[in-house]
Amino acid sequence: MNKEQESLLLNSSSRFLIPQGVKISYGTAGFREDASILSSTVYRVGILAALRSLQTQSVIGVMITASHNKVSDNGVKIADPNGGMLSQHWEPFADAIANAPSPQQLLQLINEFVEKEKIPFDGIRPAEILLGRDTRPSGDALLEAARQGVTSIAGAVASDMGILTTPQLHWMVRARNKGIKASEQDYFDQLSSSFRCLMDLIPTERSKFDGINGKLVVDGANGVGGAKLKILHKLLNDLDIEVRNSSEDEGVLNDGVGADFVQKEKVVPRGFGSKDAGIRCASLDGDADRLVYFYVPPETNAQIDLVDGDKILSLFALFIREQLSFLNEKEAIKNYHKARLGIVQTAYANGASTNYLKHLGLEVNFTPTGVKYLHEKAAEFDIGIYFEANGHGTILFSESFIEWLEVRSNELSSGSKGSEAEKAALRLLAVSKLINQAVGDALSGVLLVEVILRHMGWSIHKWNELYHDLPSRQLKVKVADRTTVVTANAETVVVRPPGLQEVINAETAKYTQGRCFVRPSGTEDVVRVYAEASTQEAADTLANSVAKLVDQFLGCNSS
Ligand SMILES: CC(=O)N[C@H]1[C@@H](OP(=O)(O)O)O[C@H](CO)[C@@H](O)[C@@H]1O
Ligand SMILES: [Mg+2]
Repeated sequence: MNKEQESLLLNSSSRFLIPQGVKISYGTAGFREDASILSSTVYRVGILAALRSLQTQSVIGVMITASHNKVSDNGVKIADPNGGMLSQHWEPFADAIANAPSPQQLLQLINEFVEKEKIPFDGIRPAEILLGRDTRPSGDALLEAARQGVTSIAGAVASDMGILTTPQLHWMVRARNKGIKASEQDYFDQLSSSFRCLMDLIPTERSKFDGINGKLVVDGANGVGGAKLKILHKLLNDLDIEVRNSSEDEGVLNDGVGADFVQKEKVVPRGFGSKDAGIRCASLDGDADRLVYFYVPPETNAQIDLVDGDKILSLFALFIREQLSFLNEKEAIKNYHKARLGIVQTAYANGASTNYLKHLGLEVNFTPTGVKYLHEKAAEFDIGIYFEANGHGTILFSESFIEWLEVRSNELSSGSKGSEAEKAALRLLAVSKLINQAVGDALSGVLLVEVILRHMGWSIHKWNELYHDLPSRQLKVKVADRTTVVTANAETVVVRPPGLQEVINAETAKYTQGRCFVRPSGTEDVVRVYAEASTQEAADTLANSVAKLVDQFLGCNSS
């Protein structure tokens, strides 16, 4: 690094001193904290993004959001060249520079890292960073901090993309690096045109959606997703969508609203109630990368029937499987290409969903919690579908399978036009454009659910009947040091402290259909306990007993 660059960095970093006594770490979803202490962190992430852009010679994204956290929090995460999460290999460096106590130590760390990673740091090569933020009031100032971080690396350019959903920014980064049109309007155009294409391919006998089945009411978590969905909706004639709890309304972000609240509490979000009984409803989270559906059963006040990420996954899997079977009928003769379809879940997936998917003959894989793990696994298949129970997920198509599909759909359209196989190929191609290939996206997810329900001719009730969730309970236990819990086998088995897994096994064995695991959270200072059993009472008792065991082993009061 030359002297000019060094003084540029020293100068600008002295304007972003880190708060005393705060240690921050790049967790499951980037850095997240109270917004008031984040400006130095975001500034430094700006530097990190510029270095990543130099190293990969690609456009990198910086998203300022704290998703479903309360409005006074904020956070920052990096989108890598393919639109996915920052390479895990860089996370320790992110931690190190975020916590460097002084500008001099920051400079030293950067110098060491540049050397170790052989980052071409000559001030000549261009670096470009796309910056986006959600609707939080602290977002504007933090975006400026990120911009200053980026521009403290000579030659790096920051482009402010404005207020966006997290998946929109990831989509833009991916599109830019593929050399395709990447504006927000391009995003809306791609989603709306592929949605229309899927609507046009619905079998005519199934296309009648009537009355209550027609309308969808969406809870926008008082965040960015509601406003964006309204824009998207204007491009779609065929959907009857009402958006509530949009950022343009009065309510507070994530306060008694949103996918996280709805999934955890299983009650209606604000603005919903018995008047909505039977109507198909959906909830987005604060940055619109999670989606769950629900309906209000008749004669209840606040309780809902939740249609969670596992059921969205099952619906997608059924649809994709159907299209593959149409394609494969003919393929036995010509150009045979048997697509490998893989499902990826975490241990939090309801056991009934896993059984259901396995009964369909599908390959189900498990990874640790966190989208970066699920995404990585799903990318190993021709078509990989991943979802967390909380509604974060997407469908990935391999490049080679897309190429094969394109060739095949051309052949089919010249040979057997209008055949089921041709339609199936066109549907799969449309799904690959509708569903966000970079990261889980509640907006594209809503559109895909809506079109598949029409394709199947199903109400939300029919969909919910695919299988019945096993009763489950999730608890949090505060412990002295959660890092003393070490797990294996996709977090289903405790390896340390010794003896804990044995007592969990002994407890679980007492319950019919009992399943229970514990793991340290990656986003909160707690150990999470998850239990399933044949009745709600049994699931509750199992979770409580295991929470007590965790407390005994790790010594602190449970909550
Ligand atoms: C049980 C659960 O819902 N865990 C969430 C939560 O992670 P934890 O590591 O469990 O705190 O936040 C993650 C980031 O948003 C999300 O990916 C994950 O699914
Ligand atoms: Mg989110």
